[in-house]
Amino acid sequence: MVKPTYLKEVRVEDAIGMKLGHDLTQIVPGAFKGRVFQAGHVITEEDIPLLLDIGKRHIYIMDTPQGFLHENEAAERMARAFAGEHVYLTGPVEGKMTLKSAIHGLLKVDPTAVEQANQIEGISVSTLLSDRVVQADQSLAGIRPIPLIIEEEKVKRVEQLQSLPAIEVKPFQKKKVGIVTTGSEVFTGRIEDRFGPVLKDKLKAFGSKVLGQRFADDELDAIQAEIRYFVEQEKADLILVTGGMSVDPDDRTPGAIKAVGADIVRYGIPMLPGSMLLVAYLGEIPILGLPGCVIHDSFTSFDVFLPRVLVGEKITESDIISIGYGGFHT
Ligand SMILES: Nc1nc2c(c(=O)[nH]1)N[C@H]1C(S)=C(S)[C@@H](COP(=O)(O)OP(=O)(O)OC[C@H]3O[C@@H](n4cnc5c(N)ncnc54)[C@H](O)[C@@H]3O)O[C@H]1N2
Ligand code: MOO
Repeated sequence: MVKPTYLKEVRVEDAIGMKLGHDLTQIVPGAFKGRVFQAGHVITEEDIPLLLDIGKRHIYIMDTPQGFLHENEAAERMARAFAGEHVYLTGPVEGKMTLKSAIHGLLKVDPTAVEQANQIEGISVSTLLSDRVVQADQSLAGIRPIPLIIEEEKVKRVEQLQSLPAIEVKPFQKKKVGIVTTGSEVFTGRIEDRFGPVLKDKLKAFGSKVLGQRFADDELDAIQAEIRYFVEQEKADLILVTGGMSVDPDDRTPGAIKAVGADIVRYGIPMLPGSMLLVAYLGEIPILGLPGCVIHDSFTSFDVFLPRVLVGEKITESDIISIGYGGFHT
């Protein structure tokens, strides 16, 4: 390995005409944080006051030795290795690359790859949590080496990690959605339906189409008939059944979903709010039973699983079990 004699420290006053070895950052709390000089910049006499203002009495003139990479090149190579579908790169700035989403979609990060990269001393990969909805141009992750130059061998180890690319964004599919609303109080007109508007807004934001909303009294047969209507007549590819999900004798929704022949993945989710949610599949068609809290709380277990269903993932029992840790949102 080459001894790091690659950095030459030069007083800023003596550095006129020399090339900066790395980006230089200024921080003015509350007002500015960012790059004021770019790596490779040739220092002029006019730069000296600003260099002194940001606390630089010396600068590094750099000659990257054999077997090492400059921070910018290392960051770029690692970022390229991590970036999957619908992810684009910005930078390098100050030795860091930022991964951004090209689309509105669902972020998928493989935590194992992130952990394995970070086990290598001098490597820093930090990401958002997986399975969250992200907007176009949202930043997803920052990747950088810690030292100014780093052994190329470490970067190669990152590039060769299994399960790369490890950061991707899945696009939402346009589903045809049927809504079955249960509850005698709504069916008989005693109260106005509040589920329809909430669900239509949420589905619209993901680009899905609501085929219609049909109402059923709290009767097993009536609820089943409306579910079947959407499957058979409307060829729905997602069905949402609202209300009647808890413990009262009039709560018939889980029974009706079972009675149409759907496989119940789980009734009951370790998340609050939304613990009474039900996830089932009738063949390939997902059926979700939505508890009353979905009309009351802006973020429930429905908001966790709906985006996953809309990118075409099949929800498994272990997906459901694993959301308990960190699933307390009330
Ligand atoms: N003793 C227990 N009580 C409750 C439990 C429990 O496990 N044990 N679970 C709680 C949880 S969690 C939820 S969430 C709620 C709601 O459960 P349901 O899905 O059964 O909701 P409903 O009983 O059908 O209705 C509750 C409430 O919401 C109104 N509602 C229902 N649908 C509509 C609609 N389409 N438009 C307007 N308003 C609607 C309904 O009239 C009720 O007031 O149960 C907890 N309790
Ligand atoms: O299904 Mo409930 O949300 O836990 O309030």
